[in-house]
Amino acid sequence: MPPKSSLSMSWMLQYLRPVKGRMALLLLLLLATTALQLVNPLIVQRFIDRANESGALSGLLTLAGLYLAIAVLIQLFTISVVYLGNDVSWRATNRIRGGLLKHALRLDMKFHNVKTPGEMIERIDGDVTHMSNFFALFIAKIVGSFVLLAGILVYMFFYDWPIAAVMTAFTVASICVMYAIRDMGVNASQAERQASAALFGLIEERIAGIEDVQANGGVPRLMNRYHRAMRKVFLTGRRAWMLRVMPWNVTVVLFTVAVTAVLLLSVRQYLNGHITLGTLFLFFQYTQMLNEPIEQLGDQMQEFQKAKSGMRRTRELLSLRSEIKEGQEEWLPEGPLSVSFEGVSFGYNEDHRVLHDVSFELKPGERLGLVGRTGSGKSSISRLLLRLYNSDRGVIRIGGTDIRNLSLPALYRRVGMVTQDVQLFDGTLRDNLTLFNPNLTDEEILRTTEQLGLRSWIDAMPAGLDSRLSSGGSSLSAGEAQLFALTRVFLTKPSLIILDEPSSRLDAATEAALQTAVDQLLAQCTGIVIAHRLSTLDNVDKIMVLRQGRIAEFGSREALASDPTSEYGRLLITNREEELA
Ligand SMILES: Nc1ncnc2c1ncn2[C@@H]1O[C@H](COP(=O)(O)OP(=O)(O)OP(=O)(O)O)[C@@H](O)[C@H]1O
Repeated sequence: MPPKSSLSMSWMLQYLRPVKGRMALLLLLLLATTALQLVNPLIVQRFIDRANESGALSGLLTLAGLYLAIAVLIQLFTISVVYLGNDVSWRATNRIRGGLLKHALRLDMKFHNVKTPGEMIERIDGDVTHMSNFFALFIAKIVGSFVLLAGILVYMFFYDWPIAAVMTAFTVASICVMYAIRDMGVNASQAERQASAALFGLIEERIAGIEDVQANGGVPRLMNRYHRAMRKVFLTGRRAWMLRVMPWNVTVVLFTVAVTAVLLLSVRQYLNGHITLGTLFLFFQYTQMLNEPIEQLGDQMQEFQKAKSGMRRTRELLSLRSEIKEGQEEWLPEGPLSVSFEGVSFGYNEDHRVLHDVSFELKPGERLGLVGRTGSGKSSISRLLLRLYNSDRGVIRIGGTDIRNLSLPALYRRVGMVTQDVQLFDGTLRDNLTLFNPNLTDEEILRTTEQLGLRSWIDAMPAGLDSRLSSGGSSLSAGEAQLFALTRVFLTKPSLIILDEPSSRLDAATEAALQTAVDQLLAQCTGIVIAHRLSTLDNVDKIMVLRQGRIAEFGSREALASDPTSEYGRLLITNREEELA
C-alpha cells in the first residue's frame, strides 16, 4: 500500500493540472451561482415587506421580475456547472484510466497470471469511475459550499447576532463531525470495490470458458459461486454505504435542532417588533439555505470516502513495478539472429523449478526442433526468450546481446512467436493480420499469403481482407486461426521465430499446406519449432529433447535420427510419438 501522504490532494491535482482553465471557469460559475442564491431571499424579503405595507403594484412586479430573472440565471449557471464538472471529470479520469491500462500492459506475466481480466477491468475502469464524481465537483463544491456558508453567516451577524450565533454553532458542529468521521467508510468502501472486482473476474472467467461450462453441465455450480460472490458484494456494499452516510445522518439531526432554535428566536423578535415579517422570512430562508451547503459537504464527504478507496487501489496498482526491467540496447545484427542459453534456470514460483541449467546454442539461420513430454518446459523456453518472464539464473543472448540489455520494442521487432492460442481482435481480417499497422499495404498482405500458399483461404472469406472477425476467435476454426497466426507473424518479417505447436489443430491435408508455409518462413530466419508430432520436424537442423526441465539430448537432427541409441532415433524408429503426448 502506498504511504498515506501519497494519497494526498497532490496526487489528484496532477491529473487536474491539464484542465486547470476549465476548473477555474467552473469555480467562477459556482461562485456566481452562490452569490445569486444569496440575493434572491433578499428580494423576497423586500417583496413581503412592501406587500405588507400595501406598496405600489409596479414596485412589487419589478421585484417579482427580478426574482424570476435571477432564478433563471441560477438554473443556467447550474446546468453549466454540471456540464463543466462532468467534462473536467471525464478528462481527468480518462487520463488515469489510460495511465492504468498502459501500466497494466507493462506489468509482467507473474502479475497477470494471478489476475483475471474481469478483475483488471474493474480496477482500470470501475475504481476510476468511483473517483469521477469526486474529480468532477469536489473542489468546486467544497469551495462553493464554504463561500455560501460564509456569505449567509456574515450577513446574519450584521442583522441579528444571537440568531447568527446559533447558525454558526450548528455550522461549526456539523463540519467538525463530518471532519472527525470523514474516513469512517474508506476501508469498507475498499472492501466493496474488492468484492465487486472479484465478481467481475468470476463472470468474465466463466463467460470466457462458456463452452467448457456448458459441456460439463457446470451452470448450476457456476450460479452457486456467482450468488456467493454477489452476496459478498451486497454485504460489503451495505456496510460501506451505512458508514458513508453517517456524517449526513448526524448533520440532519443537528439541522433540525438549529432550525427549531432559529425559528423560536426569530418569532420572538418579530413579536417584539424588532424585525419585520419579510426579515422573519429571510432568517427562515437563510437557515434553510444553510442546510444545502452542509448537505453538499456531506455528499462530498461520501464521494471522498468512495474516491479515497478507489484512489488507494489505483495507487496500489500504479506502484507495482514490472519484474521485467527494460534494457537500453536497440541494435541487433541484420538478418537471422543467433540464440544462446547459458546455464539458464527458471521457475514460475520459488519452490518449483521448471528449467534446470539449460545451455545450448543456435547459429543464425539454424532451425531447432524442441520435443519433450507435456510439462517438460518447452513453452517456458519460448516465454523466457520473449521476456515474458525473467530467468532465475543464467544468460540468454539473441544476436550476441544479453536480452536483459535489449529494449523490449527492439526485441519484439525482431522476434516473432506463434502460440497454440491465437488471439483475435474485433476488427477486419486486415486489421488482425497487420495488428492495426497501417503501413502494411494490401498488396504486401496478399503477396505474403500467396507466397505462403494461404491465398485461397483469404479468398474464401466473404469480403476478403475486409471480412470482419470478432474477438475471442469464435469466427475462425482452430486450424484456420493457426494459419492466420502464421501469416500475421510472416508479415512482421522476424529474424527469429518461435512456433509453439503450429500444426497441433490441423488435419493432415491442411498440415501439409502449412508445412510448406512454415518451411518458407524458416528459410528466412532462425527458428525454434515446438512440436508433439515428429513429422513437423522433418526439415529442422537440430533437435533438443527436454525431460523434466533438463536437456536430455541435443544435436544435429540427421545424426540423432540415424543413431538408433539416441532418444530421438528410438522415437522415430518405433514411431512412438504418443510417448510425447
Ligand atoms: N503460468 C504458470 N504458472 C505456474 N506454473 C506454470 C505456468 N505455466 C506452466 N507452468 C508449469 O511449468 C511446467 C512447464 O510448463 P510448459 O508450459 O513449459 O511445458 P510444455 O513442455 O510446453 O508443455 P506442453 O507440451 O503441454 O505445452 C509445467 O509443470 C507447468 O505446470
